[in-house]
Amino acid sequence: MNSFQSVFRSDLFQGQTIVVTGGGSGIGRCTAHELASLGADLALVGRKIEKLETVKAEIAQTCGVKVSIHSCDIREEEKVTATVAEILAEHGKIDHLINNAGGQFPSPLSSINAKGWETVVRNNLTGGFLMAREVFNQYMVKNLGKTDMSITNIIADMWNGMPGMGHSGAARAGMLNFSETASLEWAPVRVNAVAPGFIASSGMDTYPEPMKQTIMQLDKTIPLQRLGLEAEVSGVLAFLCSPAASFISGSCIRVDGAAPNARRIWPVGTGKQNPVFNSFHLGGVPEVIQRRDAERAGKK
Ligand SMILES: CCCCCCCCC/C=C/C(=O)SCCNC(=O)CCNC(=O)[C@H](O)C(C)(C)COP(=O)(O)OP(=O)(O)OC[C@H]1O[C@@H](n2cnc3c(N)ncnc32)[C@H](O)[C@@H]1OP(=O)(O)O
Ligand SMILES: NC(=O)C1=CN([C@@H]2O[C@H](COP(=O)(O)OP(=O)(O)OC[C@H]3O[C@@H](n4cnc5c(N)ncnc54)[C@H](OP(=O)(O)O)[C@@H]3O)[C@@H](O)[C@H]2O)C=CC1
Repeated sequence: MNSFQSVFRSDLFQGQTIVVTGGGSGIGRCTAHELASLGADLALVGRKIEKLETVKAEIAQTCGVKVSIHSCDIREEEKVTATVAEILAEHGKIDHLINNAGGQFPSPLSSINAKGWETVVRNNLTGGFLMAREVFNQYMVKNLGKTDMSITNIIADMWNGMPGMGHSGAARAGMLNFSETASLEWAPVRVNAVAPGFIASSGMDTYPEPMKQTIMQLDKTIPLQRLGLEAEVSGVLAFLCSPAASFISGSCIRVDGAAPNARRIWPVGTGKQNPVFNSFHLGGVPEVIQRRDAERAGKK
């Protein structure tokens, strides 16, 4: 990568420090490149330090901003507290937090045990809360009104439920409500959520190949007829940190090509009886999508 071609002004975040969790891959990596190209100093947080080192080296080749990297599991309260203190010791300030780290394993609800449920809820709800609380308590609350500060929480486009993602969907719904309450309690810090739909990110590589192939074929069910790009999420994240969003707080911006507007109807049923699970595990196209495509073809 020679440089990131952002649509924003190249000095937009000059002199600002932005924390990006999950900055070592996918949407977080892309966001780190975009923000660095706009002059931001960065603190990248993730569990695997090698991934963060790679992104830091990539950015060093393209621009001269300061990048610090921090190995931290956002689910560990003491570690989060220490990491935010470490970031402040290195940068002296945190203008914006992008709570992007997260993920889950796909499973029917009936097969998730308490440990698995808690693992995913801690990853997608508790961890983001801990990061936000520490950034707010250790820095933002002491600097209210001096400068525009924001927290953006990545959730997911799982409105009305999503088979195989029940634990994650519950956590993301919680994160949305947390964002709404924090926008009240922590104003004038702006707190928003961003809900990506199906994004062809490197995160998809963590899924088994047949499931990945099935997800790639979902483009036909999305009104814009394609999956989203990492840069289409990072652009919105940059916008929310910018003065152009200075009156936006307590909101959720969907980045999903209008997928929920297509009123996708999931097949009901538990476990392997549900065609969604069959298709995701075996690599076929869900029946419901075949039916819709056939109906559409019939109308043409
Ligand atoms: C269908 C529709 C799809 C549709 C799919 C479409 C999705 C689109 C929207 C979302 C897209 C994305 O998020 S893309 C980003 C995707 N990236 C990721 O998900 C990567 C991040 N995921 C992870 O890091 C991990 O998988 C994570 C879930 C956090 C667990 O990591 P940990 O190392 O902390 O935990 P582990 O030690 O592995 O596991 C802890 C416990 O969790 C449970 N557990 C963990 N993995 C498990 C598994 N594969 N199957 C069952 N249970 C599991 C067990 O109880 C484990 O305990 P034991 O039994 O004792 O071991
Ligand atoms: N791609 C998509 O279609 C969608 C993605 N999302 C969400 O967007 C975010 C980014 O996903 P994406 O880029 O696609 O996938 P990735 O898997 O590439 O990104 C997730 C990042 O989060 C980090 N991470 C995960 N768990 C922890 C943890 N406990 N502590 C610290 N860091 C952690 C991972 O790094 P490491 O392993 O080093 O910790 C990784 O860099 C995630 O929250 C994802 O769920 C939401 C909707 C759709």
